[in-house]
Amino acid sequence: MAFHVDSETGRLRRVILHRPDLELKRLTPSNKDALLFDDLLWVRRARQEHDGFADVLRDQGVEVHLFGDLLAESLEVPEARRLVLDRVFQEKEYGPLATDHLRAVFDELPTDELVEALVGGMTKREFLDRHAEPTSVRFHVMDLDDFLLAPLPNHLFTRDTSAWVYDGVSINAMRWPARQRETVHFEAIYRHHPLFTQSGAFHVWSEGQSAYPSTIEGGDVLVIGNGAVLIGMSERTTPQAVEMLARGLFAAGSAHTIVALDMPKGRAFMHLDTVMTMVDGDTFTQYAGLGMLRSYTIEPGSGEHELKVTDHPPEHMHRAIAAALGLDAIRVLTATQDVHSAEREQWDDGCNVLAVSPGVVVAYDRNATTNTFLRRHGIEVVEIPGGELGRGRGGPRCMSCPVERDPA
Ligand SMILES: NC(=[NH2+])NCCC[C@H](N)C(=O)O
Repeated sequence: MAFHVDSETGRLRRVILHRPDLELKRLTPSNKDALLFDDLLWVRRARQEHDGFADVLRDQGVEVHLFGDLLAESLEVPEARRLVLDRVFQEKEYGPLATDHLRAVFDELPTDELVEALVGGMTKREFLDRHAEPTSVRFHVMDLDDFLLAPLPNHLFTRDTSAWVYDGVSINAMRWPARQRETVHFEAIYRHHPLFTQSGAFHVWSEGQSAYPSTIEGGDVLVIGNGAVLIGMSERTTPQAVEMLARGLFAAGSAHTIVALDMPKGRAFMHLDTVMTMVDGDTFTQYAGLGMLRSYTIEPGSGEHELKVTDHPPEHMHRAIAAALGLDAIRVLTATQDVHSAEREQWDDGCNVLAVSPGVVVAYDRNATTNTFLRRHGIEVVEIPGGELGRGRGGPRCMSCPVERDPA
């Protein structure tokens, strides 16, 4: 059976989550900003919250695949191991003197230790505890507690690194260095894990980090249904990546419309799903402070490789989305609250809900005003605690990568 995601709110069947571990313990006041976190997490509590999130999804009938298991099982396949090690251990990163030595050492590691190092990182000291020091300037100049392999704490946000759009997956080129090594792990999984190699064929819309600087992140990609996709052109997702995705989707006949929004470029609005997500087949929850944005409707052009682009002024944003869905109008739910409370709830991922079926969403419990407002409008809100998890600036939608979902 092939993987596909046909909507944002149809019955969610399978999802990839990442149970956080060592990589979160690596966060410190001095490295958190570069690692795209706003605070340090109480890791044990964060893991409990995450286990609770996974259980809520299982209770809703969703099959949960854990990224760490998928990566470990993939790395048992020699081609996958080669793909990852070749990409991680390059001379331009480790220099001509250390690269081969390091690659050989990591290739010898048992798979669980390799996964721990790839995701949780490894310091020079940890390396030297077990292995000989290579004769290398690159290696010698490092302090003992410097990271030989940087940790990847944002693997928690499985939404972003790859994104299923109808009957294919975009393996994304990531915008910031802190997340760029995540991509090859998903390349290894989608190309070599038996779950995916033994499923029916699927398209690959984008081929990984080599597309940089044509970056696109899954938090900006909403598969709104009806052969349409809504994409935020944010700080992270570029117009050229949107055009390339359009070309691929249209050539395969997998979609026929993309609506691209011109987002404000900044951390608070880092991805479209931090300000707007879908809660039902025609209903969105939207942050009050987002306002209306310029949008572009992209459709197949007359020639094979051509695209037709229609510009819309900001006031037509919702109309453009409705048209792509084949509807007269969409319903947009924005809780009534003062601007300061609204800004706080947006920061705490109040808009970042994950639908498990039409009209049923998982949300952080702290965003009481937004959750109550959604309930008053007929949406069932399943709350999860996220006091620790939320410090990474991501909610239930960010922390999940649907790989199988029905139409709405
Ligand atoms: N889909 C999302 N909104 N993801 C949020 C990702 C948060 C993460 N710390 C980052 O900056 O990359």
